[in-house]
Amino acid sequence: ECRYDSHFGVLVCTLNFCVCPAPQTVNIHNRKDPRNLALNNQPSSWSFQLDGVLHHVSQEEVYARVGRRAVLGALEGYNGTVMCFGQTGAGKTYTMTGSTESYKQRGIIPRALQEVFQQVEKRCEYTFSVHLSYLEIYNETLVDLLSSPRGSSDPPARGMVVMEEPGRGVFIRGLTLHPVHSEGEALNLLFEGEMNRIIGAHALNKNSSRSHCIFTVHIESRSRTLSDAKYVTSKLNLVDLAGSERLGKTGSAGQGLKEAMYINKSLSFLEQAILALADRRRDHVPFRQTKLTYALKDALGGNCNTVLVANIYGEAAQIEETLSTLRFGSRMKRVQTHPTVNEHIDPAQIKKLEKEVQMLKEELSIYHGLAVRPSNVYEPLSDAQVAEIQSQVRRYLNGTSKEISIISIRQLQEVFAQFKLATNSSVVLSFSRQGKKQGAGSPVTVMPVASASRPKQVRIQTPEREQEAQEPDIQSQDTQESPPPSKELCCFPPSAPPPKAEAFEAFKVGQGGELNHILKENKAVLLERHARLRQLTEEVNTAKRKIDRTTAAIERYKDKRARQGIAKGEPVLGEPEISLVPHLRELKAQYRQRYEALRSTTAEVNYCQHLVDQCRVRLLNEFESWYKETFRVPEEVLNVPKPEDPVQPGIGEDQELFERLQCERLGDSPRAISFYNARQRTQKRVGVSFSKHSSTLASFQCLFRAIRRPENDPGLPVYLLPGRYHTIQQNN
Ligand SMILES: Nc1ncnc2c1ncn2[C@@H]1O[C@H](COP(=O)(O)OP(=O)(O)OP(=O)(O)O)[C@@H](O)[C@H]1O
Repeated sequence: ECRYDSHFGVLVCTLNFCVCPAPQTVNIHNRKDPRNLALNNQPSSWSFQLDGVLHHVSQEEVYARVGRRAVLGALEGYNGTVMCFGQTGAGKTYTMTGSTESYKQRGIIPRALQEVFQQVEKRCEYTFSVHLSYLEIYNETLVDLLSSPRGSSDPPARGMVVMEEPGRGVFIRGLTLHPVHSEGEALNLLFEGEMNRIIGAHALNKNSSRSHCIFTVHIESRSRTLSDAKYVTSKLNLVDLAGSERLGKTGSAGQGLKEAMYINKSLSFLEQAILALADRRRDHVPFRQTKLTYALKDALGGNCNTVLVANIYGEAAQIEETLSTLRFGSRMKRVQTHPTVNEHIDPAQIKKLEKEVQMLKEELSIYHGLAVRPSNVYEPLSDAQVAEIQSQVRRYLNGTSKEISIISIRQLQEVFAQFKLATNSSVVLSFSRQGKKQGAGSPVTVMPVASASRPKQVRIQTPEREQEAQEPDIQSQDTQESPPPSKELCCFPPSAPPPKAEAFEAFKVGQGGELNHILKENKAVLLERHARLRQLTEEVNTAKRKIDRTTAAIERYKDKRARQGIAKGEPVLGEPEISLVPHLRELKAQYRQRYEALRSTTAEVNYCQHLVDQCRVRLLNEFESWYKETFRVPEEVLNVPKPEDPVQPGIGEDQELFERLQCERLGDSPRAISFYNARQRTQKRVGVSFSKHSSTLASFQCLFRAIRRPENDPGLPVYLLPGRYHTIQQNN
């Protein structure tokens, strides 16, 4: 069980700290310059008490001390927020996302996703639905990092608004929520969002986040055992704030300067809101001054477990910023939050349950009515009754009767038994009609036992036992209770069942025919989409090469003109360049259009692959049950077909083999597979390796370098370009 403090947890995360601090205290001592003899009454020592100091600790420990409680709370219905705050370059993104290059150095978000899905697997008494969203606040604009189609030149969807509703709290209208069912899917989305983040370089950090980012895991859980009218929801916000920066130190200019001003302004509003929250006498908290504080309103002063990580530098040169971060942390510790479980009642479910109760009451009253005829209802069925049920089932199956009258559970069980026998006998008959040899050459026949009293037992006999089978079943005539079917009679000896490969072939044309047909159709569609994908890839690459050639031609003209010198009054672009510009525009439009088609075909391929996989697994599972049922093979001789069995049909075995090898390679840490798979998929899409933000401009540049290879070098096909086309155009 989780217990939550109602005040903020504030931990400090140190980077380059040289003095080892006490477990919960950060002591800072500023050595006075002995050469400066002027009288200086400024304090030179400070001490800050926080909830913990994370100094020289692994990412795993950071997650355990900062993130785990919030994640476990979220699974129980408490909102949770983990937020990194601090000076630019102090390690906020490293703490929150970590390195995408190394599984060991992954940060709080990937670890939280892993924990969520591990817990979902463990807590089988609940059903969970998990959705993800990724919000960026850039220069006071809300951006959905997971909504803009990749490769589209359109700016991401705008018009999102921070809203507040009673009972729902604060939410972002227009922000897309993506359902996820596994850690792998969630990591794919995380990496995709990371690729869309805006970053820039300055003196203190070459990959500086220029925006605030809120990655949210929305969880809904319902009990499987208790009433499903009640359910709990929670939001887990994982916040990577942009770093505060002194413009003098970072040397930001132009766009970077504008971004820094927005960042500093929103962080100062955040501090104001915290000051107001920490002061009990204040009854107004200015949450709405900026989108950041409004979006985090619940996390800051409402229904939420919140942990702040204050990231600090340990260098003397950064002492002012370090002090300011620690002061902010100390203030934050005084803020009270009120975490409660977000429990909801589903009115539609209540109606449904009321209906169910009504039906059950009616059913019960029927049982009460029937209870006055006890001998008929509760005694084992007589032969005559069994024969009557058998005949009713037969009439029902051949269509001469539309209903079977049932007045007791025993009758109901007998009806089901009759159906089962009817189904089994037809399946086995159809199988043996195909003339397949069974086991060690003994033909299998299916014989209904010639017993008046228990004609329902279908027995599968070897020839030696045929005679015996035709004799009346004396024992069953004598007793009312049906004896358990003798093992010898109704099971094959372990060696007798037909080989699975043969049985599977028969199953595919018989019982599993429809499913097999669907599988074949799905595979055909998949192959067709693969072919289209290859063609589109070729077209996209051709379009890109043409763009590169035209751009290069324009550049050459420009250079030439620059070398010749432009006379005053002469236009900057010459005639040839002017004619090439609309051509280039047209090529880019073509490129985008092909690219869009490529993107949607990729999605279709993934989807079709998923269908094929699902279908294949279903076919094998159904075959397995059918085989077990039909031949009554004892469990110990069952040789369950594995995905790697030769009967496994399908496409993409190479990929599966590759993934298996990868599993083996990662044997010591099997959970790493989802992480590397998601990374591999994202890398595959962009065609390059990516570091920290995955989406850094460096990645774009690498990508473009990959695209701009010489024409005679076939290279790798370029499948996808990341998020913001305008960024790409800048580089172009
Ligand atoms: N604990 C750490 N161990 C190793 N490297 C670290 C650690 N913390 C940060 N770094 C490295 O320091 C650099 C800056 O870190 P990071 O980008 O996370 O800072 P930030 O606070 O997010 O900066 P900004 O606010 O500018 O985005 C990165 O190269 C990162 O990998």
